[in-house]
Amino acid sequence: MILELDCGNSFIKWRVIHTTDATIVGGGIVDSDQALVEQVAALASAHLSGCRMVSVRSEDETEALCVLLAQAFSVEVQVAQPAQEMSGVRNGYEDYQRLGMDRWLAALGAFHLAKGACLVIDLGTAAKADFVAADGEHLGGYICPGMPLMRSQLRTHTRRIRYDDASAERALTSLAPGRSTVEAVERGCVLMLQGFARTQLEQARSLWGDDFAVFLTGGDAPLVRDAVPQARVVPDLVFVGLAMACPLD
Ligand SMILES: Nc1ncnc2c1ncn2[C@@H]1O[C@H](COP(=O)(O)OP(=O)(O)O)[C@@H](O)[C@H]1O
Ligand SMILES: CC(C)(COP(=O)(O)O)[C@@H](O)C(=O)NCCC(=O)O
Ligand SMILES: [K+]
Repeated sequence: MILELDCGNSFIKWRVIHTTDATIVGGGIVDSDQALVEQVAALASAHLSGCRMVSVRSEDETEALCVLLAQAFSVEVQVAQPAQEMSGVRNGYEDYQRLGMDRWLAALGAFHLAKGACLVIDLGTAAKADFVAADGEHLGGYICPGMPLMRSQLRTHTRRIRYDDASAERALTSLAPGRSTVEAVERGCVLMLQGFARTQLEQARSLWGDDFAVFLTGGDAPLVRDAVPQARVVPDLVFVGLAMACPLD
């Protein structure tokens, strides 16, 4: 069995797959290295033969997690590295090493699945969009604050926007104009995300007409799926690219 890790800025997504046929044994989302080790140990500790990871965290944090995993599970961790070209996709950044590895792997995964032009919308801590043309050229993309950042900026820089997580969740049962602070903020931020997604779609249409695939991923993908009904929701898109960048067998 192989442990796969996607270390974002807010959460670590993990899953364990069988080495032979890539079927999923289990997985989860955690907010600390310690919680990760506990959850994985509860599932599979004795059986891990390898581990691959993508991280957008600092070198130090990434290295510390690799050491922890090596100690806990006696596995060597393969960390995905930037590339100028891979699996038919050419990195579109002026400096290819600066492109976020989660974006790069999602682009690889999307192009592999679409076998043609594709738009990737990834809604995590940040909202990201990336464009890959039919010939595999990555054209670049966009980065904006995601739902957690928009929310926390409003809370941090205003004096009268304060509410708890439970009321935030309740507020999202509808997107009608808010009649309380929590509704106004939560619904307003969701509409911003939906506007982001729709604008990326327009951009893709002006580049490629109707001849492209749209992929939606990231923890907040469910918040915009109704706004972009043509999108394929692929929660594990980064893992698709990770398997391509770090083959293990
Ligand atoms: N089980 C979950 N635990 C935590 N956050 C979740 C969960 N499911 C969905 N989310 C949403 O996902 C967002 C984080 O998305 P994610 O793609 O994991 O971000 P990042 O990769 O930047 O850490 C959170 O803001 C939250 O709204
Ligand atoms: C844009 C990001 C911060 C997104 O991180 P996430 O929302 O997945 O936690 C990450 O992809 C990153 O650090 N990128 C480097 C900058 C760039 O892609 O240009
Ligand atoms: K991410």
